[in-house]
Amino acid sequence: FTGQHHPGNRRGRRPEGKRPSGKQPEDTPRTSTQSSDASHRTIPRFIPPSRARSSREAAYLAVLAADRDQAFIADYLADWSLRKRPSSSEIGLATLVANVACREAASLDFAIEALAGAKDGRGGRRSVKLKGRQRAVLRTALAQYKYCTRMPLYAIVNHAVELAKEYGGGIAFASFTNALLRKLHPDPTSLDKKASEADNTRVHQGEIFVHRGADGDIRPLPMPEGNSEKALATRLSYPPFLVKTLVQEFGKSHAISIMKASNTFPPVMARSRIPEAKAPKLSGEAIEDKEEKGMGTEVHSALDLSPEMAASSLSDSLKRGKASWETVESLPMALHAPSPLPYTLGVVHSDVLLQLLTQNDGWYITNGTPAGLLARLAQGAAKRVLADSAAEASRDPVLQVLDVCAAPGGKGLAVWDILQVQGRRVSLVMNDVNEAKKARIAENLARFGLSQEVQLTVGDGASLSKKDVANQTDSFVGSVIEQNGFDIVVLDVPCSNAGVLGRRPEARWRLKDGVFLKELETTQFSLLKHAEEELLSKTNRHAEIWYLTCSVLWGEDEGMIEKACKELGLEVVVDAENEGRPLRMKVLPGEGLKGAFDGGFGCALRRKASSHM
Ligand SMILES: C[S@@+](CC[C@H](N)C(=O)[O-])C[C@H]1O[C@@H](n2cnc3c(N)ncnc32)[C@H](O)[C@@H]1O
Repeated sequence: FTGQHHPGNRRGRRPEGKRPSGKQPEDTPRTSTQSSDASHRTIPRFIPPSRARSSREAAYLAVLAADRDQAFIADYLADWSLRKRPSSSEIGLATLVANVACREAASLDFAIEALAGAKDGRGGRRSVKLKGRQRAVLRTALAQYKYCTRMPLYAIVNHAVELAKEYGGGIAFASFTNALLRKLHPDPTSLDKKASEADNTRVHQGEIFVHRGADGDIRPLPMPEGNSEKALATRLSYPPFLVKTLVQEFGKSHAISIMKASNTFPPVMARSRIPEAKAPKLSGEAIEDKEEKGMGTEVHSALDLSPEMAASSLSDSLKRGKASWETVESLPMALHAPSPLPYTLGVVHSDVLLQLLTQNDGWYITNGTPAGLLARLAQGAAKRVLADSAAEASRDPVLQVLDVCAAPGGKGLAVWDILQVQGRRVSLVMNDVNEAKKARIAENLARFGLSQEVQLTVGDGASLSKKDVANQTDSFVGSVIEQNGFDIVVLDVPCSNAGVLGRRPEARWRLKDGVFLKELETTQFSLLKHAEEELLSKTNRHAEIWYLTCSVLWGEDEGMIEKACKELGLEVVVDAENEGRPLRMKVLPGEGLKGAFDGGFGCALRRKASSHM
């Protein structure tokens, strides 16, 4: 097997907004006459989700598509579930396996090397050379072994061997796969029980065992120990550049907490526009019945929890699996939202409930951190932003709001709801650079019954003019905007996603050096510059830009704000109603409810008072 591979080596970037292109020029469509084990057979570059015949094959193909930078795992699996209509536990299984195989690529590769145990002839270890599609077979199998402990080893091996034959190059690689995976101990769960009975600990779940024969010498594969950046990059599975950046910015101990938290899959949340709305009640039995007793719950518990937590609280998580809904009452500490959210936000623990809610127009799937950041920025905003205009104009002023990077619409919808309760009329325009994404926003507006209220535009936020907006909106709104610009410009900018790595397993591998970050920062700054120069109202000196990221990195967050203040004549808004605190908040992954919130950053900016003189 040739061509050594490190996670991220070949990963480039897919430009924002560009959907996977499907077949690439070098695609060779497979025909029924082609032998499935012919090692010379060319594997199509993009294999469509409809090809997957099982959830594990879907997981494998999603990992492959992400590795080849053709699709995000979530998009690929969403496409698969639309086409194939799998059951909720099949979706859960595919999601778990694909996420882990992608996220833990570096530590799984280390395990593959150790299991292969290839010697270099001088007493050292030779690295195994595998093609990307071969490595994906092994990573997918090891992900199942680590987290799907009720799945028998023989089933994992058989399936991996099938994939190896079909996609990995044929018989030779299939034999290699079989031999390598057979070195695993067949039943780590029984060892778990013995270990926990013996010394009252559960150390083994989530680790990979080697079966060393009849002498009883069975132990986990060793992982690099210690907290050197190199060891952390392998053990916690991050690109060395990202480890270094996090350690520089947060110090080692915080960086480790962030990396561990980002190795969990944050719980899915949903929100309803109605305060204190009640999600449909499901009994634990109903969930178990529908989610195929055992399997669904196990997958669910693993999705909810980090490997460490999963290891220590399996029985607890089984109980949690039965609680289908949990209203979120407390937001992460950094947010201190002074009043309750004007809508219901909750954690969805059950796939059955999730399906019910996604079919229900009143509910929207979201995550908690942006909702909290926005609640904080928007608290008292109408009063702040309309401070003078309200006094000057006899008419009831309308708050003109533009969401520049709006698709699929979560933050724009939250902004609408939060501002609505402040007793002002709001006119909201939601824009995105990507024409295709306009339909997604429209769909989400329809779910919330807001199709008539909110206007949609398409344009590049770094060059969109007020006239462009006016041309795409109704004539009344258009003329006001063309004349005055916007009172609030929301900039939820494209970013590295360094705060949501648990949700976006492929995002970390795009941060293998500083090049991508620099490009993002350039885009972010040009969006800020254009918002200040063109979109933000020049007649309202209290007009604000709300800058948001899903990142925790300084250059995209505080550093960007510093630059905007220095070069664009902006300043951070202070919240007079909240002890004059600057409206600039950061949430780190793992800080929130049950250690599960995503990371993110939000800041309100306005023109410096002196610039109005
Ligand atoms: C972080 S996502 C926005 C998420 C959205 N605000 C929400 O809460 O659902 C970034 C969005 O910005 C859009 N985008 C990227 N570059 C843009 C640009 N130059 N102008 C406008 N939109 C842009 C992308 O298409 C993507 O939908």
